[in-house]
Amino acid sequence: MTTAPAAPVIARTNGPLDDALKQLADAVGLLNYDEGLHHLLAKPRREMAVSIPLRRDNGTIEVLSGYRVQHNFSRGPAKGGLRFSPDVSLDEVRALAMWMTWKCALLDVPYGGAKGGVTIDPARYSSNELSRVTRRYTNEILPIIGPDVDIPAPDIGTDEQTMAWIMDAYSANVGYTVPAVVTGKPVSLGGSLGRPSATSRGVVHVALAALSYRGIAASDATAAVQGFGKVGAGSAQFLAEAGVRVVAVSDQYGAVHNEFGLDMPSLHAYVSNTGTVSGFAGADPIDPNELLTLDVDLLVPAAVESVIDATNAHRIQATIVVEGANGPTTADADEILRERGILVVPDILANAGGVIVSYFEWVQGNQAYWWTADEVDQRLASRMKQGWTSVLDMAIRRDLTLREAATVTAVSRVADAHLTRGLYP
Ligand SMILES: NC(=O)C1=CN([C@@H]2O[C@H](COP(=O)(O)OP(=O)(O)OC[C@H]3O[C@@H](n4cnc5c(N)ncnc54)[C@H](OP(=O)(O)O)[C@@H]3O)[C@@H](O)[C@H]2O)C=CC1
Ligand SMILES: O=C(O)CCC(=O)C(=O)O
Repeated sequence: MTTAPAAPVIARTNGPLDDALKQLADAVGLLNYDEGLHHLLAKPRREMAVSIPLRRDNGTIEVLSGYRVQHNFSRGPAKGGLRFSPDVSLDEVRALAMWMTWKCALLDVPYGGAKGGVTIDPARYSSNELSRVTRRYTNEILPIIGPDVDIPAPDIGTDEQTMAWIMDAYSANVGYTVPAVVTGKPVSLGGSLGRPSATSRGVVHVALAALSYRGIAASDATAAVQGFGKVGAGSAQFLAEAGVRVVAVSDQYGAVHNEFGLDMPSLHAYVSNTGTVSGFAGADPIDPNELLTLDVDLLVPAAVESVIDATNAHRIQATIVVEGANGPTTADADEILRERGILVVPDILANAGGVIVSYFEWVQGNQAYWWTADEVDQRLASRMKQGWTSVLDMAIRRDLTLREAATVTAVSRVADAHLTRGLYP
């Protein structure tokens, strides 16, 4: 495509945005793109930072910060989740938006990438307060979202109720009901069957494919899962249903371990009563950091970014890491895992099930025709397996890591769209 030398690579990384930029720089180098195209792909196309005043139930006023970053829309409307977390920052949202662009391109979902965030710990706020925050945030970002512009979905700390509030606030503003402005909404409002479980089902499809590639039968395999939210809990459950012995899980409050395998129905029942895995009687408590370095076949980080870093990557004992979370492995750690021969199935492939079924939801809504849960699950399985096979084939053919193969494929699709449309600066 171009003949300029490979782009310079950032040597050390500091936070998810640097990790995302390093991954892009590596792909740009492998694709031999010039600096102009590199910068075009590195910069978000549009970002919005907003203040969200909130009157608390007790009458006091707080002002929260909110962001929506649209990294790219060359292949279609921007798409990506909305995160409610006290740790949200603009740079984090930029990284997450860039990963969404690559994820949609890799799985050939006709979207660009976006992400949103609000600096709030949802556990400390009432449902009424969260409704007011969500509606005010929606009103603030209204000019840049819409079913053909940018379509939010759930992420950390948000769920289908949050999506229902966004849809209602957006619809009230434009004067008619617009279900397609969000995905991951309740089925009663036009959501898709299978969306709540889609990300974790997708994680397990590629995890089982990776085990098979490494010659490990699911029934002989052990796994540890970090995070027990929408992605982690489902991943643990579907792994167990596939015959994998899930020996450890964790959440913000702690981690539990049982070398004979956790009893999933009892664990799920315990968590729905208590809100945490901590204290589960069918297991022993362990240090949450220890979960990452357990001697298991499969490690599924499904919580937050940068949990596998240069300080613990040397001690990871898993044969395979399947990134349920976005950005759980820092660039430094990625290099260490590669040197140690640990297979890393990258986030933009491993957790793509969510956006795939979000796309199915959008398609079903646009056609006003809904599929059965089996249809959704089968189409999801087929796309995930196809994604895995094409990434693995390229990695083997070109002697790349799975992350390099996935990122190169995605970046080249986005770059092709730019160049074909004539959007080159
Ligand atoms: N939801 C989706 O469809 C998709 C999500 N993802 C990614 O998956 C990851 C998890 O998202 P999701 O499951 O939706 O979010 P949730 O909010 O549903 O769950 C997050 C989980 O992570 C736990 N957690 C937070 N911090 C830590 C920590 N330091 N150590 C261990 N556990 C921790 C939380 O604990 P606690 O329960 O105690 O709060 C919770 O169990 C994120 O990276 C997200 O971007 C990717 C693709 C799609
Ligand atoms: O379903 C979506 O649109 C996006 C999900 C998401 O935020 C992600 O894949 O990280």
